[in-house]
Amino acid sequence: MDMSIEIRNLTKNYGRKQALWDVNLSIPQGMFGLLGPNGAGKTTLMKILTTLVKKTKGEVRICGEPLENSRKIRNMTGYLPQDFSMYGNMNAYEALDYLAVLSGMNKAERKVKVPQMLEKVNLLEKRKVKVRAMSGGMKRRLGIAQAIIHDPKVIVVDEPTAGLDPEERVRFRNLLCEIAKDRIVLLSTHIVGDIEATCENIAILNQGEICFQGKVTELLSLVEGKVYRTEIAAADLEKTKERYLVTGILTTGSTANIKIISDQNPFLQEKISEEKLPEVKFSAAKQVKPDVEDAYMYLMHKK
Ligand SMILES: Nc1ncnc2c1ncn2[C@@H]1O[C@H](COP(=O)(O)OP(=O)(O)OP(=O)(O)O)[C@@H](O)[C@H]1O
Repeated sequence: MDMSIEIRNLTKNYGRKQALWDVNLSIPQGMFGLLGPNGAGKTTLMKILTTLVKKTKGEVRICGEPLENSRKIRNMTGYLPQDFSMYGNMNAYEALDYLAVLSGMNKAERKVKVPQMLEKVNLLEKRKVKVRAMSGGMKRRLGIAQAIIHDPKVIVVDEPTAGLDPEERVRFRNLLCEIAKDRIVLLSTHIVGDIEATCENIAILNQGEICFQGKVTELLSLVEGKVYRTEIAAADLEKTKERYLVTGILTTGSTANIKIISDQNPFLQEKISEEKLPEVKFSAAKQVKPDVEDAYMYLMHKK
């Protein structure tokens, strides 16, 4: 069984607005992270994959099946909606049962599947809780139950951790990882931490184009040896930001401890260029290990 999503030369225009431009992506089984700033085209890409939006050009195959066979694609994919407010008056069991009706399940199937799914997402004990009384995390888990009830091979999750507290966020990520053991879970987010913690393979989308695709370790290697930590006078912060990509700032009194990305050691560089540039006094800059946020900022800045 071909467990992958293959996207070739995918372009999407909304009228004159180009939302995706010549996107090529191979998404293997497991958790795949799609990272990008607001407006990059993530939602558009996810909606195309779930047949909610039509592509303009290009070819997409999900587990070997072309997107044009929309009935098959819909059976194969599950989409996690952000909003359950319209089911506020129903409890968890009723809402899931209702959604299962909409996805075409008969009564006998639902009787087995609904409790099974609630159990899987740890909501069985809370089945009588009304949707409107649920926390953000509970609603997301109900969303997952709904997305996997017809046992799809692909689950598409758009910005799932927005509005969750840290504990709920971790719990929800763990649930996604569990689900991804024998499926493709495509997770779109602008929160770098979501990707770092869970996805081995990722792509970065910016202004409708893929600017990186590969393993998290490969992304990190783009900035290996380029990330420095140093101290400057807090008053020099603005000047420094004009000349360096600053990815972290911790100000204590009149001193700022900063993290910067630079192709050369900024300490040496300052010495060499002292005469030409306004002076910023760096204490010795120490090279540090890059994190995903550094690499992401580096790529965005390059663009
Ligand atoms: N129906 C539409 N009509 C016109 N333009 C649209 C439509 N939907 C999206 N766009 C535009 O296409 C671009 C990509 O939007 P999209 O929602 O896919 O981005 P995104 O990465 O999901 O961003 P966000 O995280 O803000 O949702 C944006 O510039 C957006 O304004």
